[in-house]
Amino acid sequence: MATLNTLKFTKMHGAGNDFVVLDNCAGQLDLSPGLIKRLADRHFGVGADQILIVESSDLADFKYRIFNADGQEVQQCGNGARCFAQYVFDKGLTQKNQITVETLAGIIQPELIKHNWVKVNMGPAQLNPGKVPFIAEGLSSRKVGGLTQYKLPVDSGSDLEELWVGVASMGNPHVVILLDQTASDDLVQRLGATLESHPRFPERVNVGFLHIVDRSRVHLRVYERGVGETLACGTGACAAAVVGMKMGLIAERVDVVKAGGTLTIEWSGQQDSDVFMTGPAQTVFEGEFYL
Ligand SMILES: N[C@@H](CCC[C@H](N)C(=O)O)C(=O)O
Repeated sequence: MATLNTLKFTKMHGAGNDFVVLDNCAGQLDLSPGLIKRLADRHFGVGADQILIVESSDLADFKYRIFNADGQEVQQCGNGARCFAQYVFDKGLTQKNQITVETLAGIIQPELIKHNWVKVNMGPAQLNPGKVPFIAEGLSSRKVGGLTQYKLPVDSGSDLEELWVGVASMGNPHVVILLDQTASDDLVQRLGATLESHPRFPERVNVGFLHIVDRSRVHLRVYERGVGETLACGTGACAAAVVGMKMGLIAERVDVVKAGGTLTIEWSGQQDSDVFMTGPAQTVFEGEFYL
């Protein structure tokens, strides 16, 4: 009788942003985009926003690879970084509470504060449009506090709108739209899908809809590149907080409330200073996937 090939996985989530985590420290997994998409599929697979891969590193304690549900490898994932740290600790792959992790966007440093609660030094934010990357040439711009906003023409079906946007990179690209109320489902779907593939963002973009409640509390919805709207986006929370802080509208420590939970973001406001994100990291179940 033929034996079935299986792949051991752990299902985790950080504030409802959910992941399939795979251990590839032995380097034997064949991570084709097809397999990634099958794992992420919510009907025919396990179901996840991202697939996270644990690998060994020459530069840091571990290497962390991230794939969106559409199969594309990306540079950074904040909620995933907290789950990554909880995973390597739970699996006994490290005894350390604080680890260094190599990503495509550089080294990040997650720290287990207590069980299922992780703080991550995400490194600095980049506000230079070229670094996002965002093609700003020829667009009108204005200064709000210390932030440059750009007037972006957006063709979402029947209407041509012009939106003032902020852009930031947390290693991955983000655009942030400031609203005077929490974004509606219609707005997130309509503008999210259009902006994700806007020609001014050559690597596509994660789209954040930010509503500032007060200086220490904001609401955020994020339409993620390669996924669609998720219940939370860690790098989206960092990018939105940095944009709000740069505009002078929020404090150096802010609670970012999303549909799936709350993340605390801290940033001194100094250029090149690191952004810190704290929040939950939860294991849901483990299993074997039939290849
Ligand atoms: N969920 C993430 C971000 C994952 C990557 C993103 N969709 C991208 O394409 O850059 C987070 O918590 O940061």
